[in-house]
Amino acid sequence: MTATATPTGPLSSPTHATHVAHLEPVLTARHVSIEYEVDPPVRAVDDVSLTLHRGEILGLAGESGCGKTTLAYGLNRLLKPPAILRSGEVTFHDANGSDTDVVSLTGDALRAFRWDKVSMVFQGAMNSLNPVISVRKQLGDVLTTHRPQMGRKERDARSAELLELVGVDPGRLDSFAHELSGGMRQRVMIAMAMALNPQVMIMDEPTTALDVVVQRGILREIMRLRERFNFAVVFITHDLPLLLEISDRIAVMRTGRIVELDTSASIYARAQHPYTRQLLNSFPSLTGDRGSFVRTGVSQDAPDQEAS
Ligand SMILES: Nc1ncnc2c1ncn2[C@@H]1O[C@H](COP(=O)(O)OP(=O)(O)OP(=O)(O)O)[C@@H](O)[C@H]1O
Repeated sequence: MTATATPTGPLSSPTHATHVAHLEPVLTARHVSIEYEVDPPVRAVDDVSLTLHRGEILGLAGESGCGKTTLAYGLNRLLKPPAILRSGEVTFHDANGSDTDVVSLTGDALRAFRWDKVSMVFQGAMNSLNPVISVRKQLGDVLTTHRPQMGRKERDARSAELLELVGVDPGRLDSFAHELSGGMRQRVMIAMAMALNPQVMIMDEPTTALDVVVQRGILREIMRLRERFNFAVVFITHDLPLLLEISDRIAVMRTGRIVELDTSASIYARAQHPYTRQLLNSFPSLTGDRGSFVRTGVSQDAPDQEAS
C-alpha cells in the first residue's frame, strides 16, 4: 500500500512532506463535510481531508465548537441525527492489506469495524462507566459481543491483562465505578477501547477532567501502549501545548476546517497559520521541561497515586 499524499488545503512545511513520505496510511478522510440539519444548518466539518498513519499520534487541536468531536464521530461512523455526512470518503486501510469504505458500512460489518478496527475513548468517558456493573462485567461485555467464541476464563484472563496494561491492579476487576478514582476510571475506559486490539484509537479529550499529575501518568501510558502495540491515535484536545508533547503531527482546526497540518516540531518551532500562533500564545507557558516530563517518563507517578 502506498502512502497517499496529504491533499492541498492546510498549511504544511516541507519537513511535513518528508515526514509523511514513507509512512503507511491506516485511515484516510477525503473532502469530508458534516452538517447538523438544524435551522439554520450548521456546517461543523467543512471539506476536511486527513491521512492518519499506522502507529502515529495525530493531535487534533482547536477551540471548543470548531468541529473536532464531529469530525471524530464522522471518522468512526458514530454520527447521529441531526448530524449528517454531506459528502466525502473515509477509507480504513487494514493491516491485512484490505481497504474498507467506512461510509458504506452497515449492520454487523459496521459494528465489527467500530470496536475491532477503530475504537473510541469518548469525551467525559470516565463518567460513562456503568455505575451498577463491575469492571469485570463491562470489559467482559465488550469481549462477549465481539469475541463470542471466548469462554469465561479466557474473557477474565483478557480483562485482567487489559487492566494490567493500563496500570490498574487486576484486583480491581470486581470494583464498581464509584470505587475508582477519576484516573482509574479513565484507564478502564482506555482498557475497554484496547480490548480488541484496534489499529486506530480516537481519544476525545481523554484527560481534560483530570488533575495534571494523573493526566501525565495516563498520557505516558498511552504513549507506551502505542509503542508496544503500534496502534494509531487521533488525540483530540483544545490544549495545543499538551499535543506538542505527545503527538507526532498536529492538525489545527478552526470553524470546521483544518488550517494547519504539520509535525509537532514544526508547529512548535514555526507555526505558519496566525490562528495556530494565537492558540499557542493563549497558553501561559511553553517553556520549562514539561515536554521532556511526559516523553521521557523518568518521573514515575504510579497509578496507585490515583487510588480513590
Ligand atoms: N446536535 C447539534 N445540533 C446542532 N449543532 C451542533 C450539535 N452538536 C454540535 N453542534 C455544533 O457543531 C459545531 C462543532 O461542534 P463539536 O462538538 O464538534 O466541536 P468541538 O470542537 O468538538 O467542541 P468541544 O471541544 O466543545 O467538544 C459547533 O458549532 C456546535 O455548536
